[in-house]
Amino acid sequence: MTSTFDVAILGAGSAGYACALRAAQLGLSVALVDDSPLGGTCLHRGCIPTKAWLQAAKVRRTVAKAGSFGIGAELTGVDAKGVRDYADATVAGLHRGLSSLIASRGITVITERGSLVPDDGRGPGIETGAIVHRAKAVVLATGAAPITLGLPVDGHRIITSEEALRLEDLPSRAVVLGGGVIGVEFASMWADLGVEVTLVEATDRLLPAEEPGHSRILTKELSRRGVTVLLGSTVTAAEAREDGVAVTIGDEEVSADLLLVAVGRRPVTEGLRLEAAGVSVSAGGHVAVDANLQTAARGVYAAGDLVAGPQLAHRGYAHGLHIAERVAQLRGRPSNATELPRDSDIARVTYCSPQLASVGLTAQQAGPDAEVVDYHLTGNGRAQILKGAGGRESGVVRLIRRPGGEIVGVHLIGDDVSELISEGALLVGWQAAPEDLSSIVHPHPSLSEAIAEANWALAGRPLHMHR
Ligand SMILES: Cc1cc2nc3c(=O)[nH]c(=O)nc-3n(C[C@H](O)[C@H](O)[C@H](O)COP(=O)(O)OP(=O)(O)OC[C@H]3O[C@@H](n4cnc5c(N)ncnc54)[C@H](O)[C@@H]3O)c2cc1C
Ligand SMILES: NC(=O)c1ccc[n+]([C@@H]2O[C@H](COP(=O)([O-])OP(=O)(O)OC[C@H]3O[C@@H](n4cnc5c(N)ncnc54)[C@H](O)[C@@H]3O)[C@@H](O)[C@H]2O)c1
Repeated sequence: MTSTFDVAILGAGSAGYACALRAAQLGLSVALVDDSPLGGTCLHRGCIPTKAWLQAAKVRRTVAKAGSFGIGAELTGVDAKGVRDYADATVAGLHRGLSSLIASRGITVITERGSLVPDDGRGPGIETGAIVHRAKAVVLATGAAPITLGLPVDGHRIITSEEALRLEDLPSRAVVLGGGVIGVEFASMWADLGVEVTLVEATDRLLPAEEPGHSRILTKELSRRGVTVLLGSTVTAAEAREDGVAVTIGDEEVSADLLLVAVGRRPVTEGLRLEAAGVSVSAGGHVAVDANLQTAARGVYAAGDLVAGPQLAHRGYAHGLHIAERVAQLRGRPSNATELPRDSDIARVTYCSPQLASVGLTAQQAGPDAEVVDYHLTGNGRAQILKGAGGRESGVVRLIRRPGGEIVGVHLIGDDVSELISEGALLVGWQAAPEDLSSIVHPHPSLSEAIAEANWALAGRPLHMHR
């Protein structure tokens, strides 16, 4: 049996559902195929539940230092099941909202596993069971899954982030393998919830994509909260036992309650039958696309984590919107396709404590002639208020401009700096010069003033800064 649509989308995560919503808004008929709940990794196993757990960890950290604000409070423990329930309720509410939005746009949701079928003259299609859903455009958005390096992941003692979010009891001791975004977020969260954490990273610093100085501050802050950070190290073996896991790190064997493996995520392409449909895949397993996310097979597009580049939900949204608008244009609908952002112009945030947020080039990428300013949050009134009496402030705002030219990089570390980075994305995305921002007044006292201060310094007229 065959059904026909303008657009058929395989995968209802950030990239797939954003594409579906925009395509339907532009008057196209849309099929959205996924065998799991709408929303994909970000909503159910990624961004949202991890940030709920991190918020719970922040509450505990804040209560622990309530005395420094003059408030009496007693910590009596962590109810991991309670934290999980709070995270689940947050996810469930957002899932209800998303499902009703998708239904209200008239999108046909097909809850099945699917694979690609080649164009037979009526357009490419997605096969689910005995049905082929043909379309003028097929969008592949099947996301990514954890890399396990051949370690014996059993979901109990040796786990990935998926199981880590389902824990009902916190471990006393945990080893986290990988000092990238997932590893650092879990290490920070668990440390704040009272877990003894060893964090193992192969390179010479945590979060290797960020400014080296910010990696150093993060390492110091995590160490101060009891995390053992092992750089230039790896786990060569792990054996699950009844009462824990034996983890081999170099010449040492470390005992823990569990090992979290967080060494990256690989694109999910198995079972999609890409080759038969003429879709090329790179050596790294990503689907190869052109500048408009079109694959080697006519009418077949790819979006989100399937496409090489930063694996971020908001990048997936941008891909989905671009494809929907391109397809609508090609189908003669009036639509201005939103420009696809350069990967380097997409802001990224690591929600550990302290948070790291950045957009654009690092100082090293910007080259030796770039002008760089670091503004320390010790000078920011709001940051001082947030830390409480006697607390240490180690946050920094780094702005980078081409010699006498536009701002090309914004790199932040500190509490709550995630909320500042969109201003950085505007500056970098609009290729603004410091002089363009100098007359824009930032409210006082706010963390955002730190961007204004760094910017004034970059424009050669520092205010609350020795320069
Ligand atoms: C622990 C964790 C925390 C994260 N936190 C953040 C964050 O804070 N901010 C951020 O920007 N990003 C975060 N990410 C990354 C973010 O989740 C991903 O970049 C995003 O989900 C990618 O969207 P996608 O649509 O490409 O794929 P996904 O969201 O993975 O969606 C793919 C969908 O395809 C479906 N699918 C796969 N194969 C088939 C098939 N054959 N048939 C039918 N359906 C299929 C899957 O069921 C899934 O629903 C996090 C990821 C993890 C793992
Ligand atoms: N806040 C966010 O936006 C957020 C949160 C979580 C995940 N994500 C996305 O999910 C993706 C996957 O996250 P991730 O942390 O698994 O991957 P990652 O690529 O961010 O980090 C993996 C880390 O593991 C290290 N590593 C690799 N092999 C190793 C080995 N054998 N031994 C020791 N260390 C090793 C790498 O050097 C790297 O630092 C990321 O690309 C990220 O974009 C985003």
